[in-house]
Amino acid sequence: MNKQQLFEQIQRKKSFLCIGLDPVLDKLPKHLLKYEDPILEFNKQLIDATHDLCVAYKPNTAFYETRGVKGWSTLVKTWQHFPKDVFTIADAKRGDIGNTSAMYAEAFFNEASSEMSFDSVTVAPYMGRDSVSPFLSYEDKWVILLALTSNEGSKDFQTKQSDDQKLYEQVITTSSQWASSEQMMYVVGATKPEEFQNIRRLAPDNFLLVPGVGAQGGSLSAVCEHGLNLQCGLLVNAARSIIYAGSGEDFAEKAREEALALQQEMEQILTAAQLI
Ligand SMILES: O=C(O)c1cc(=O)[nH]c(=O)n1[C@@H]1O[C@H](COP(=O)(O)O)[C@@H](O)[C@H]1O
Repeated sequence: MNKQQLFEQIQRKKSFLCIGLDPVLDKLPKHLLKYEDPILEFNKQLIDATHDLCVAYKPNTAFYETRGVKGWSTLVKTWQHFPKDVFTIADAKRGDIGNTSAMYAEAFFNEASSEMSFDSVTVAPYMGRDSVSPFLSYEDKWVILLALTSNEGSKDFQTKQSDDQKLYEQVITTSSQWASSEQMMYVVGATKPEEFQNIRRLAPDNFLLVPGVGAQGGSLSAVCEHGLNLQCGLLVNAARSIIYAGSGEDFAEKAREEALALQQEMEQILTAAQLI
């Protein structure tokens, strides 16, 4: 999916919500345990109940890898269940020497090889240009590069100053030369709203993937104050607050209610910004 198609989907659905599919077997509603693949059933029902309210889904691969071969198969089948109009993010935080990154890129982008073809993958910038460029060789596929993450430990390296710039600022400035805003997004945590003005100065046109609303306490309105751009430019992710909104047979309805509340807030924000 290209940038214009993503923006059109945002306008059509009046939403820039990304739902994180991070399922843990122990937290699933008990009635799903009778299914052969309870996590797949959980994901399918969540997707069916929410896909008109969100523009993206982001399964974090850790939640699948932890279950070995079975988990990977659940990830493939979950990908197969995504409606064609949604933007899909493999949250795998990959990046390695070039020939290894090329294998990671195939794993997430090349359906003939891996039975999955996500629109994007999250990538760590630490190993530099040649570790990121293999992901950029696929048309209409995206790299979502970690810039300023939502966690406490982001202070350990990302906000450290060197050569008059914080490390995350250098990540954005340097990587902007590797790909245009048609192929490069940045991860910026919702827990750091005070940094969005600065980030928009460095990356005015890029989409930002913003995790950290909901369970991590980030505020949607604070993110949007400086985060929006002329094509919205934001994909705001929530996982636990939506997928575990209910724990009974009505879990998908409860998830829908939670997603609807966020979508309605987003619609107001998009209207006020005259983007819809
Ligand atoms: O890359 C990410 O998606 C990510 C980056 C970041 O800085 N913080 C962050 O929470 N995430 C991911 O976003 C999701 C957040 O989930 P919830 O806190 O449950 O909404 C998890 O899959 C995290 O791994």
